[in-house]
Amino acid sequence: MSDFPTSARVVIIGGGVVGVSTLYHLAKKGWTDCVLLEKNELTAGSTWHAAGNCPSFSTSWAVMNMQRYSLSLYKNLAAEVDYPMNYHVTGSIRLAHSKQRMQEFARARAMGNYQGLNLALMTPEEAQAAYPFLETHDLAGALYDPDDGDIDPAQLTQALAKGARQMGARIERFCPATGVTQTPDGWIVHTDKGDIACEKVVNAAGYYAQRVGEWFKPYGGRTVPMVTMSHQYFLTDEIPELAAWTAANGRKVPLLRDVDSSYYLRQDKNGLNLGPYERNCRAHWVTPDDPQPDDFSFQLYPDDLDRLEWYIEDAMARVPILGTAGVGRVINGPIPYAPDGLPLLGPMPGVKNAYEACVFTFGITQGGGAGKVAAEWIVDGQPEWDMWSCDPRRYTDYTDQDYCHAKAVETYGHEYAMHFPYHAWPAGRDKRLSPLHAKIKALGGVMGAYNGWERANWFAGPGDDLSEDATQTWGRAGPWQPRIAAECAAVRDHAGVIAISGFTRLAVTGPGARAHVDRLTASTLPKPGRVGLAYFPDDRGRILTEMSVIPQSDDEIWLITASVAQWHDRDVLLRDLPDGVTVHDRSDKYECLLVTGPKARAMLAPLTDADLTLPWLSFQKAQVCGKPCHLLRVSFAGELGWEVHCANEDAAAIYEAILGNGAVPFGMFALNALRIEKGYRAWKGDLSTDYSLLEGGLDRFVNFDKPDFVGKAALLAEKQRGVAKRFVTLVLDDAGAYDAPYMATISHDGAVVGETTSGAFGYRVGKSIALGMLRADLAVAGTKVAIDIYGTQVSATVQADAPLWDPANARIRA
Ligand SMILES: NCCCC(=O)O
Repeated sequence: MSDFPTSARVVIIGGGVVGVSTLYHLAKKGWTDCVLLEKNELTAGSTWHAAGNCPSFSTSWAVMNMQRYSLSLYKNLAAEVDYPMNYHVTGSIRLAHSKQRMQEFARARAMGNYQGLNLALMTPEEAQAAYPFLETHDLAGALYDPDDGDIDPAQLTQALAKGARQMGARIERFCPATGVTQTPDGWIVHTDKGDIACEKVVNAAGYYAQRVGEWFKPYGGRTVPMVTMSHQYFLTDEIPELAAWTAANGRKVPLLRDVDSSYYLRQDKNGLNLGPYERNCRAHWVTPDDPQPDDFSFQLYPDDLDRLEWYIEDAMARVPILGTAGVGRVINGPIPYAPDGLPLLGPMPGVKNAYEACVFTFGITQGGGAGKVAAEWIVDGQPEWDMWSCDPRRYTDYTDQDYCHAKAVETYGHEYAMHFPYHAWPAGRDKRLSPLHAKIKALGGVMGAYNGWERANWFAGPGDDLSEDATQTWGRAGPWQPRIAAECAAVRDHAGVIAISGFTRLAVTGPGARAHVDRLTASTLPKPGRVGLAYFPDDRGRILTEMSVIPQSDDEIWLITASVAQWHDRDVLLRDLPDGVTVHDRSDKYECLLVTGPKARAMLAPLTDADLTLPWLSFQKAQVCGKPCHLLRVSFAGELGWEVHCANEDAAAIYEAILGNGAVPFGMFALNALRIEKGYRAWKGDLSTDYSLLEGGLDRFVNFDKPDFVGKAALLAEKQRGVAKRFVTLVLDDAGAYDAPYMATISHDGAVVGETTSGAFGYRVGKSIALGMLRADLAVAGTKVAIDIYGTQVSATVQADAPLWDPANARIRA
């Protein structure tokens, strides 16, 4: 009798390192009744040919967390499961050619040190002492990561598989999944060996994730946003000098990354392994003449070293011994890329009880942490850390194949690029254009993409340098700065108008709609005719999201939320949805114009029959320019203002009329500067699941008198014991040239006591402001702290618990 499993709690499709790590971590959490299906042998996709590097470095807090966890897991895994592995912790040196790169390193060092990693900055001389074959004359410095190294990817996967099996989980090799069927209880996963009924299913199919994803389309799924890139590295023959050094020192040289030239160079036995991320890179399987084979197990693409010529020469100049050896083996293998190069890890968009753990470009160093995160999503419904940067729902339905291809090529070619705060990457643009797009561009709009929607970041004037070079700075420099200052001044003294295209608009309808939303939020829902800001906790009381709520009746609740939160917040509202209640997404049908500033009333009055004396947080339906609109008296800019929501087709006439009445167009950069002065939080910076509502200073939005809401018990318990951290507004004592970035560490008496969650210059108050989280006992007005801003300790002062701008809300109520 066959012992092929017919049921399991979870079926994982794909036996690369991430799928196997997910199985291992599920078993660790006690979910041992799980099955992994692999069409060939474990590792047959991208894992087997991965370079195996293990950096902890990332400029993303969440990704660094994941990688840090992986490395700590790998250190003990061999002993834990009794599976010896080739794992060499050699340390790594990341080279900087510029001051900006050193600033990036300094920020990562601070983040890393905060996470317990021993990242350290190096002078060129220190780098050369650690790596004697290195040419350093043109370097600004380096970053040392002592935990970096290399691991054998196949052995790592087998070790995780052994551990999972030891705990009782099952792996079915040479058993391709062939499809899925949704059932009332979960799923049936089909294979040629039989069907497996399961509660939950995971797409961990690597570069086949898009194919597997198609099976979920009948159940609400979408095309997985990804493209497969070819990544080449080659191994040299033995280098006698390297062999002699290794013998004399009893260790390998550190892994080297020349990130400004875009390659890694690692010692492999007594030769070197050079892996460039070349600009002239190549995607595969994107055109009809290059179809993806049904089975590419353990296969590679033909060598194409010509593409790497520039990088090979550059590396030979940097480490001259490289030029003394012949090329041995070339590995040119498929690596899946999401548009931003980060994985898809979390709930499968639109599909219940299904998850994605796929499209990893750095799967070896992320695999351990990814398995932990995937298992937490599956078992607990939420990961320990906020993982939005990797959440599949960050990509909604604008991500067609052209977009994915263009972005993957851009991202791969800039794998190690610095991500400057005022730079908008050019590939994959113009996916969603508002009816005002041409007009905004004609006015000088310099655009950025928000959930695929093009919005003006700022408005350029004649002679402004719009080249990419101008944006290569972490600082408050560049032509946009005086323009943002002028836009903010116009909003402060007069009135401005901004098109917030692509705002997410959701409606919950049906008998009991209000009660349903009420149970999901900690906040008090307003009455019809009013607008309320509502905060939605998870079960731990942590901040899932914030939405504006506009009840129409007990059976119809409208919600407006951030553009990029579209699919995330839809899921928030779908939780425990009662029979008869439905969630509708109406985002595409409307445009939103925020008209704000002390003259906003005067700008709108001639155009509308609305009652503009209705108070702050009022809602009304009215005509603007003879067109039906919804007017919300709110302003994220912190001035008198109305959001005018109109049908797309009416937006151009209304925008023209508002401009015609003298409103000044302003952009998203100005809006960010304006909101921070009011202490208004931004989603996934200031508002994240790394913090509870009480830590986030949102106490006044938590109504403990409500009989029940998600997270109430956790918040009550936290209230009783007191918060460990507390949200604060900080002002830099000397504004200098740099605003605080996300996750800059905050110190007091030499110890790290918190972190920033956003920073910007507030032009109305003339100060550089940071929002952040501070140890609760220090979160009192007047406390002096130091913020590590790109490597400089900048003195800052904790502000009183009130907005810096218009603390009495007199202007918004005017
Ligand atoms: N497998 C990609 C590794 C890249 C890096 O080590 O930077």
